[in-house]
Amino acid sequence: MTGAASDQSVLLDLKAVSQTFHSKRGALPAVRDVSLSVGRGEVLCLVGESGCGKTTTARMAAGLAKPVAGSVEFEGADIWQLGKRERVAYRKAVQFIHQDPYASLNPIRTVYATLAAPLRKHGLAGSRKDAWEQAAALLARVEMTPAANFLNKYPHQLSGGQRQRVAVARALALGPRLIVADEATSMLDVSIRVGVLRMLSKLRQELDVGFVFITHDLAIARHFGTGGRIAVMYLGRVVEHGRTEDVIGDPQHPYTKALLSAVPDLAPGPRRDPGLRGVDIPDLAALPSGCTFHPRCPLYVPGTCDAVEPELLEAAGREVACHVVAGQADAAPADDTREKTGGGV
Ligand SMILES: Nc1ncnc2c1ncn2[C@@H]1O[C@H](COP(=O)(O)OP(=O)(O)OP(=O)(O)O)[C@@H](O)[C@H]1O
Repeated sequence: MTGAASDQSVLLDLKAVSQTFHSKRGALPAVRDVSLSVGRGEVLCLVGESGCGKTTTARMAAGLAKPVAGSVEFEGADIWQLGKRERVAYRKAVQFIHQDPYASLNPIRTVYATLAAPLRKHGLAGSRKDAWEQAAALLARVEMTPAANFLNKYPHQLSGGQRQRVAVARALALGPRLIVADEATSMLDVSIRVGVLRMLSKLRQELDVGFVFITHDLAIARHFGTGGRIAVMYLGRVVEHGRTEDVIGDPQHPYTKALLSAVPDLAPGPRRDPGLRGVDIPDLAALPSGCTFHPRCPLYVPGTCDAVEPELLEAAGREVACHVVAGQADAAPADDTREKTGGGV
């Protein structure tokens, strides 16, 4: 089953979670009925265009927001039903890394103070000397050596890449079993991004930490998610979910295909027009009927795709939410259904 965390012991289990925000425009169903899991040491990448619900899902996965429906389990326990002591243990076990390290680090705390705070708070460091040595060891983990050069520095004295490494070191301080990283490298320059990604991949292997890794960049998902799984989100739902190699190498959902066609590195050869019928992403406050991708979909079958919302079903060794791919509707000849052609995602 591709929807579950294979044979590894399950760390995180999102069970049919939904999140709805309320705005002047009405209810915004940002995430609907998403079920995903992550095993020990496993990586799950969440990808999709801006606004598809990645961050909202990540925040629920990390216990930062409560779903309006469904449940979030960590190591078999519903995280919103935990007693005080279990909640402290959960907080240590699951760490969140933000997109913007500058905003997430306290500007008036040195690197040492930033790293010592969680160690002290959870009774993991007694003396200052002990805290200093542990902070230095954490910096070594994120390849910031010699540590003495950094421990007394403030965030504004570090580069963007160094700041994100400190944020990662802080996330590691309490020995997490799951890290939820939300666009953790998207604000870094390309050359620095590669180094931070490599460091995160190494940590994942060395420490056996599970990752929920959010990125809008499929090339990054392919790199970081090697050996793991990818879930592609569209308008709050998962539309394709399977092994990274399968989803990137042989995408099935027309939306995944369109996303990939926009990344030259992942779609070698002449650039192919994904044949989308429309370029605009529908408004969450007024979702299209049936499959929410149908107004843009090149495989659109009138009467089916605009009437019934497809479920995530097993197809070609992964899960896909598409009537046509799942064999429940025949694709109409493309020209019959197109209102307009071309356009990327
Ligand atoms: N607190 C909020 N109040 C109202 N709407 C929200 C709130 N948070 C998110 N949304 C809306 O929910 C939808 C999903 O947002 P989310 O941030 O999860 O998407 P995303 O895929 O992470 O996008 P991005 O990459 O741009 O952050 C968007 O339409 C967003 O505007």
